[in-house]
Amino acid sequence: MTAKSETEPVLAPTSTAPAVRLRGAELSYGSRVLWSGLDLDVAPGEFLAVLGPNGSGKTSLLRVLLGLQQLSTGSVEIAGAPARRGSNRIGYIPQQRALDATVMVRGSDLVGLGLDGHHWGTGLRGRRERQRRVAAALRAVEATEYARMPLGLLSGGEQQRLRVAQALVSDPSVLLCDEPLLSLDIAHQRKVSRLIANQARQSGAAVLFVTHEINPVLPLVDRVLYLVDGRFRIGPPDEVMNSATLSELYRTDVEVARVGGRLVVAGTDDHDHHVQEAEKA
Ligand SMILES: Nc1ncnc2c1ncn2[C@@H]1O[C@H](COP(=O)(O)OP(=O)(O)OP(=O)(O)O)[C@@H](O)[C@H]1O
Repeated sequence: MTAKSETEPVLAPTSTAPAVRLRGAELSYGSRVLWSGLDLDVAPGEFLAVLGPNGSGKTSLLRVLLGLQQLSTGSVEIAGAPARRGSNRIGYIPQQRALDATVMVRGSDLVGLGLDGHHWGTGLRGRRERQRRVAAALRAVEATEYARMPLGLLSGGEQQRLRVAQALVSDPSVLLCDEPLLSLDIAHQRKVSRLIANQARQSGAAVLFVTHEINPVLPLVDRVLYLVDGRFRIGPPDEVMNSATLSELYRTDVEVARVGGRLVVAGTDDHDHHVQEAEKA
């Protein structure tokens, strides 16, 4: 052993690592390439919006980070270690699927599942800590009132708030959100957006936020990853969400305008509804 190595501090492998790192990443299903050559670092505290039309591979990207889907080529790391299933550093709000009315699991039990893999010791102390965290997460999404009811009897928006609580309960360092605002009313969209932003700004989580509608989170977004047909762009919203860049990505004329602080995108099937919304306003 050299004198240098004896005096150097031993750094944890995660201390300088980005929260998420992809290098030369490609994902293909058979001959279909969803994306390739993807190099991406997401820093702790960063809020990355992931956009693109249906089928462009947004959910598949989250599945890669969750260790549920293998890359075809390249590497993926979470806080300096290879992505793996069941990592308790990751909170995940999955794309919403309506639950059958026969699902009898209670909301509070669903939220508690977000703590699986976390150990605060066995016995009373560990159980109390678990209960305290679940109760705080339920309060944060205003779900305490119905947390003891079977999930199948709750409305879509109520179920969604419980999924958000489940993702946040473990204070994750990476938060993966797949269209988390769907089926929430405007007031709860704002509250949930704020909770997710707090996880980034206050707890230093890296947030990857898949969405078809950037406007509700536009003030929170640091960078955008925009996927179209195997092509992609990464950068601050103004660098990506402009007519030239989106026209190049979609290979057709796309108009992007700022209207009263909102982005209005026209010329893609994916975005034409934004124009209708702006016309209604
Ligand atoms: N295991 C799989 N085997 C083969 N094809 C798959 C598999 N998983 C996903 N796909 C295909 O990959 C494409 C990308 O799917 P993905 O769900 O990632 O898209 P997305 O961008 O999230 O779309 P959306 O906006 O509709 O949610 C889709 O065409 C899908 O059918």
